[in-house]
Amino acid sequence: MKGKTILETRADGVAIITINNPPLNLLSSHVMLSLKENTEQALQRDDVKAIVITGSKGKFSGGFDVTAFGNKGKHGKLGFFSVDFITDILEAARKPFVAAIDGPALGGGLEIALACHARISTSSAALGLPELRYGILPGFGGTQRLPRLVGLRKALEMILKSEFVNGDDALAMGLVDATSSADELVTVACHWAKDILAQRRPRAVSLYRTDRLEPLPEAKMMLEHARVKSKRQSPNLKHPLVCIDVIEDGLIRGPRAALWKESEALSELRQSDTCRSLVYYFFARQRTSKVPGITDMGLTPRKVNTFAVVGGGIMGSSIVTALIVSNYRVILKETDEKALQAGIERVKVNLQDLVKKGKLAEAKLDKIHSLCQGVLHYEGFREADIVIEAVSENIYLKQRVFVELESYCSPHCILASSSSMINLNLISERKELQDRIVGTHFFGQAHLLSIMEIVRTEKTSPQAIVDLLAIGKKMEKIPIVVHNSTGFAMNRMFFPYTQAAMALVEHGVDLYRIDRAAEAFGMTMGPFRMIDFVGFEVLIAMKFQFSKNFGERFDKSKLISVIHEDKKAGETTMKGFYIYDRESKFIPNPDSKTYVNKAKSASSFGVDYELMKLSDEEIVEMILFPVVNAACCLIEEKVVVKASDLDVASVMGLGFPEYRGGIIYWADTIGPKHIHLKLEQWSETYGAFFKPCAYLAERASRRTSLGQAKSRL
Ligand SMILES: C[C@H](O)CC(=O)SCCNC(=O)CCNC(=O)[C@H](O)C(C)(C)COP(=O)(O)OP(=O)(O)OC[C@H]1O[C@@H](n2cnc3c(N)ncnc32)[C@H](O)[C@@H]1OP(=O)(O)O
Repeated sequence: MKGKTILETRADGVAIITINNPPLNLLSSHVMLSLKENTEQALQRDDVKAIVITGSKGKFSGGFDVTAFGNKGKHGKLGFFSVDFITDILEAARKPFVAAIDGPALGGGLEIALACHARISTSSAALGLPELRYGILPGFGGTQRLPRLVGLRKALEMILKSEFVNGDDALAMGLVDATSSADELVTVACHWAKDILAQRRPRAVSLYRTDRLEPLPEAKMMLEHARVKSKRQSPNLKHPLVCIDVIEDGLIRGPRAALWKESEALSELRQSDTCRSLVYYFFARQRTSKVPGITDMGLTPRKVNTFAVVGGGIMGSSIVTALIVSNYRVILKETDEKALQAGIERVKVNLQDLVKKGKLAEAKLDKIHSLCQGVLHYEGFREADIVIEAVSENIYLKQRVFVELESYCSPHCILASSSSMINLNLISERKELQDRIVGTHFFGQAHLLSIMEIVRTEKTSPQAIVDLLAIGKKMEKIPIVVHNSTGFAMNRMFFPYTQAAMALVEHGVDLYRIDRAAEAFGMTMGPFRMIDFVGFEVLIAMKFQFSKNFGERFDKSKLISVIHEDKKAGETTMKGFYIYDRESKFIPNPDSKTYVNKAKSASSFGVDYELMKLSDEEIVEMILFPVVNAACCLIEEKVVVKASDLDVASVMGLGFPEYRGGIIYWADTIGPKHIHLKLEQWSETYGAFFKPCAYLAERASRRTSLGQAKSRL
C-alpha cells in the first residue's frame, strides 16, 4: 500500500491537499511523507495563503494503516510525525489549515484534522479515535486535542469506547465547526480558510485551548472513575490505563510534554502481544464476509423487503425484533391468538429494552413495532422473500413446518431455519427446496448479539448465501458461514466448554471457582454463568443432539441430567446456577449445591484430589483445551472455510477475550504440542471427551500452527 497526497492551488490563493490512497485513504508511510512535503511546499509558496486538507472520493482518511502495528522497527518515527510535523509545522503555521471531512475521519486521520485550525464535515461523516481497539492509544495528538475540543467527559467516552460520531453530533459537541453537503464541502472549507485569513473567524489552535476542559479537580475525578471502570471491565488490559495516564499528564504537565509521552507510549504498545492479537482479530473479523467459492462469483444480492417468521417464542420474537430494527417488514406467524399476542408483546418488550440500553430512539419505537404484523394462517407468506422458522428444537415439528412452507411460499423464497444445532438435511428431504434451504443461527438473543451463523448444505445455492450476507450486513451482524453439521460452529465450541466445566465440578472442583478463573482469564462469562444465559433447556437439547451424533464422548455428565429436573431454569426465569434480580445483577444460588451433590453421587467420576488442587491457570486450560480441540475438529471436518472464522465465532459467541485473538490464535501462542500432550494425558485419565482429534495431533507432531489463514501482520 503506497498512496500519496496531491497538492492543487486555486486562483483565490487556497491550496487543496488531497489524501489519495484508495479505498480508505489510509495513512501509509508514503502518504505521511507526501503530506509533510506538500504541506511544506504550500507553506513556502507565496501564491498560497491558506490550505484545505481533504480526502479523495468522499473519504477523508480511515487512519493509520494498522498492518504496520505489531512489527518491530517499521514506522519507528511516529513521535516525530506527531510533534515535528503535525504540531510544529501544521498546527503552528501562520497560514490557516481547514479540514474538509466526508466519510471516515478515524484514528490518525481525525488527529490530522484536529490539528487544523477549523473542521468542516458532512452530516454523514464518521469521526472517531478507535485506537484502543488495537491495543494502542491515539498517537498523533488525539489524547491531548480531543479533550480540549469537546471536553474531557465526552473525549474519554469516545476514546475508551472507540465510539464514532457522525457530522451532526460532531457539530453539536464542538468537534467540527460547521457541516455542509458533500458537493459544497471543499468550497465551504475554502471560504472558512479565507475567513480565518481575513480574521473574520478565529484561527483556533486545539492543543492550547482550555475553554472546554473541566476544572482540574473534576477532571481528576473523571479520570480516576475511568481507571476504576477500566480495571473492572478489562483487568488484563494495560493500554486503556496508559491512555488515561497520558491524558492526565497533559492536564497536569501541559499538552506539549504529554505529546512526547503519548508517542513513547504508542511506540511501546504497538509492539505488544495485545496489539498483535487485536490487529489480527480486526482482520479476522473483516474476512468473515469473504467466502471463497461464493463471494468471488460476482453475484449481486437480491432485494429483500419482507421476512416471515414462524414462531413467536423467545428466539422467534428476538429475530423479529432484530429484523424490524433493521427496517425489514416482518410477518410473524403463531398457532393461536394467545401465542401470537404473547409473541408480539415480547417484541415490544425487546424494543423497550433496546431503548433502555440507548440502542434505539424512543421516538422510533411505535413506527418500528408497526413493521411487524401477526398472522395465524400463513397469510401474506407468498410475498415473503425469506421465511425463518423459529419453532422449538423438535425435528418433527420443524419438518411439518417446512412441508407447510412449501405450499404457502413463493418458489423463490429462501427457507431458513433458526435451529441452533439440528442438521439441516433432516429438516426437509424435498429436492425442490434443497437449494433454498439455509440456516440462520443467532446465538443467544438475536437483537442483542452481533453474530449470525449462516449455515449451508451441499445443495444451498451461492445466491442464497450472498443474499444472507447482505442481510447480515444490513442487520450489523458479523456473519460466520459454516457447512451444515450438528451444532454448527458455535455450539460445537460452546458445548465442550460447559462439559469440561461440569466434569470438573463432578470431580469436586467448586463451580463458582471455575467461573471466576474463566472470567479472570478474560471470558465474558464463566461456563456456569453462560449456561444460565442460554438456559438449561437449550443445554439439555444440545446434550441430546450431541450424544446422538457424536456418541459416548458427550454423554457422561450427570449434572445435565440433574438439571433436567429443573429444565426451565436459567437467567430468563431469574434462577439457575445464580439468582438474578430485575437489573440482571446476580449472586450464587445456594440451591446449586443440591444439583452438584446429586450429580456427584450419580457420577462415576468420584472426587479427585489432584483436580481439586489445580491452579486457576490449570482450570482454564482444562476447560478451554477441549474447546481448542472442538475447533480443530471443525477445521478437520471443513465445517468452516477459514480457521480465523473460529477466532471470531469464539469471541462473539463464546465471549473469548478479543485481546487474545480468538481460540485458534490463542492456541497457536501456546503451541499445539503442549495442548495435544495435555489432552492425551487427560483422555487417558478422564475419558474420551478429552481425546485430541487427528488435525490437532498432526499439527502437534509437525509443530505447525493450527490457524491456516495467515495474519496480515
Ligand atoms: C497513530 C494513530 O493514532 C493510529 C491509527 O490511526 S489506528 C487506525 C484507526 N482506524 C481504524 O480503526 C479504521 C478501521 N476501519 C474501519 O472501521 C472500516 O474499514 C471503515 C469504517 C473505515 C470503512 O468501512 P468499509 O467502507 O466497509 O470498508 P472495509 O471493507 O472495512 O475496508 C476496506 C479495506 O481496508 C482495510 N482496512 C480498513 N481499515 C484499515 C486500517 N486502519 N488499516 C489497514 N487496513 C484497513 C480493510 O481490511 C479492507 O481490506 P480488504 O479490502 O482487503 O478486505
